[in-house]
Amino acid sequence: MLIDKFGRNINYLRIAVTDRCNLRCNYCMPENQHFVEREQLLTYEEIIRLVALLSEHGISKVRVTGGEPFVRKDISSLLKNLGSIENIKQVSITTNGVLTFSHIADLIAAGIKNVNLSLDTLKRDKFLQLTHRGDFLKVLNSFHALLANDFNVKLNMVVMGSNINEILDFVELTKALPVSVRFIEEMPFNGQGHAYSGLEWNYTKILSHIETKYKLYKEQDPANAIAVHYKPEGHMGSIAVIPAFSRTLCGSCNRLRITATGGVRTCLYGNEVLNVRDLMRNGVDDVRLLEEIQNAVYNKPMDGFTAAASAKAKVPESMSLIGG
Ligand SMILES: Nc1nc2c(ncn2[C@@H]2O[C@H](COP(=O)(O)OP(=O)(O)OP(=O)(O)O)[C@@H](O)[C@H]2O)c(=O)[nH]1
Ligand SMILES: C[S@@+](CC[C@H](N)C(=O)[O-])C[C@H]1O[C@@H](n2cnc3c(N)ncnc32)[C@H](O)[C@@H]1O
Ligand code: SF4
Ligand code: SF4
Repeated sequence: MLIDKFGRNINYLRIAVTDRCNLRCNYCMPENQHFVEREQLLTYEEIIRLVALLSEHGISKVRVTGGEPFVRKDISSLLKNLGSIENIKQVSITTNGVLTFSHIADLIAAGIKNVNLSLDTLKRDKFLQLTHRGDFLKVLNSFHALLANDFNVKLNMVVMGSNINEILDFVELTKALPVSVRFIEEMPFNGQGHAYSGLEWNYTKILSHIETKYKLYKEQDPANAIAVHYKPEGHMGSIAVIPAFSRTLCGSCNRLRITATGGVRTCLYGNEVLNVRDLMRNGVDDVRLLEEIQNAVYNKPMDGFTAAASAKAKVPESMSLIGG
């Protein structure tokens, strides 16, 4: 088992498979983002070795993220191999939707049912402003194709100054579509080289705003959720808010992160505490590899504030290497 010193059972692994991306979301990465060399990325063999090992010690859910997972070559083979690891009960993916449409058959073949799609606006011109790319229609296409193929789709919308006037439109989307829209507090991982300007809309403000138009019923939150879930009255879908910056749900955190370059992060807000790529490339055996990871997990910070306080001062990183 992977247990930390506060007794939290870590069973959810998030793996960033690349730091590269075909969008440039304002809150995540600048236009001139520097990407790591291909050789620095974990190979698929290394990823499979890690997941297979950790699956024997409590990891049962894996999320593939990035950067944009679908820009990495032959991602379908990785997804399929992850899905066939015996103790992995769920493989999920977080994607920006630009290339997802053409991979739907691969997702089905890999047994993936849960797709989280990031979309911060329902307007084509605004999409261009927010992402610096004009792929809005491709994302919409992917969204509808995923729903048509019965995927469980969650839409991730990062709430920032420029899209607050669309919060209610996103709630409206849940009226006739079986989708969960999640409103996310913006976090300081923008890779912009300037400090984070601060959170304007926290989860309570987002909820109060939604309640000006919709009657919300509290839904039961799944175990270890980092979101608070609600059902708007009469809607087919549901909504949730993710207090990603307020960090109110750390007490039940079950997450472990591996960055695209093999860094182990036991909290999103903390530093890399171990590098498993380097260990593996130096010939570590599974027993020692597991011990190192267990030790890192044991010392997982109590919450995102403790983690941030002890993290080295640095220019805000881009979320793309960490995977969100
Ligand atoms: N503070 C904080 N934010 C997180 C954590 N996990 C995910 N997020 C943020 O929540 C947003 C949605 O993340 P996703 O990649 O869709 O993953 P998820 O919320 O774990 O997805 P589910 O498994 O469907 O619940 C992103 O902005 C993440 O950065 C976490 O452990 N702590
Ligand atoms: C880093 S992205 C990687 C996967 C994929 N490229 C995508 O956008 O879905 C994972 C999630 O992190 C979120 N994210 C990125 N930067 C963020 C920030 N500064 N604050 C809050 N969420 C952020 C994105 O909106 C996305 O939902
Ligand atoms: S949030 Fe996702 S889509 Fe946007 S720049 Fe970051 S990695 Fe790319
Ligand atoms: S901030 Fe850190 S401890 Fe809190 S939920 Fe996120 S990863 Fe877990």
